[in-house]
Amino acid sequence: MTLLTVRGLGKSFGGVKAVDGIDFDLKAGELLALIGPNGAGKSTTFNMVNGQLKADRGSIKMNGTELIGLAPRAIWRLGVGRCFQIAETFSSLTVIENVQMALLSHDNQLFSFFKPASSHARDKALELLSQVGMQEQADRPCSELAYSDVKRVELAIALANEPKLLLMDEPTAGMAPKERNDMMAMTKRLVIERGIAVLFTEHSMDVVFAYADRISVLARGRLIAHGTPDSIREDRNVQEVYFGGGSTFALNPSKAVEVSQ
Ligand SMILES: Nc1ncnc2c1ncn2[C@@H]1O[C@H](COP(=O)(O)OP(=O)(O)OP(=O)(O)O)[C@@H](O)[C@H]1O
Repeated sequence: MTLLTVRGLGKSFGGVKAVDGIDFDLKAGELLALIGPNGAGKSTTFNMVNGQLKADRGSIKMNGTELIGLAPRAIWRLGVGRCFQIAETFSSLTVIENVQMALLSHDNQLFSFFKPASSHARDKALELLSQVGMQEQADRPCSELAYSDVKRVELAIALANEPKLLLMDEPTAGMAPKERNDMMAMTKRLVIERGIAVLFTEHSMDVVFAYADRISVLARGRLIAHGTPDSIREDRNVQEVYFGGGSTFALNPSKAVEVSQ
């Protein structure tokens, strides 16, 4: 089932066409990677989907509802989630308190001052933490966690809103290869189990080719290729953009975990 339909999407900054009329679709239960060299228009595309930037032209439909013109919070309410970094102010809270805060917000009770977050939905928070492999660290302050574990908690927080579509901006940046594989294998499992769609940007090509179901390649604001990892690896236009032609991406021998449907 097609969840997100993007057509003729465009955004300029002054004379720069950051995104220049792109089309793509995203189905439920699918991981779509948006890749491209620096300045290709990936962040601009992301920010238009979540409403932080207003498109100049085109259409972004989620289950038939036009998102362009809606406020970020309205788009979030429609089920478009994003992994945000845990803010400094929340890092002193425990892992589970952070997830409980997110559940409170989802249930519209953030301003219910008489109900502390610690009493809210502990079971549900624990369940989310177990899905990202963090239940045993539930009562530790986030400030004590390893970097890759913080990323897992951020994912649990994003899941608290029960997103239909999750946007992940370089989910494995700053991680070692093993952690990168663990993070993406877990994401893939969540996509399959929950039937959510994930749109992600990523500079680590090993991650992209190992885990994306499909890949869209941007260059200077235009979509130059779209397809399966194998077809993108062999695509002449993509090779030209990344290597100036005559070379291709290495096959990835380090994929640690197979996730099957
Ligand atoms: N707020 C802005 N004001 C002016 N120009 C911008 C703005 N945001 C992006 N741009 C320009 O739009 C183009 C696309 O930028 P964007 O950040 O979307 O690319 P990107 O693919 O995400 O790059 P990177 O991989 O480096 O993050 C670039 O030329 C950039 O300089």
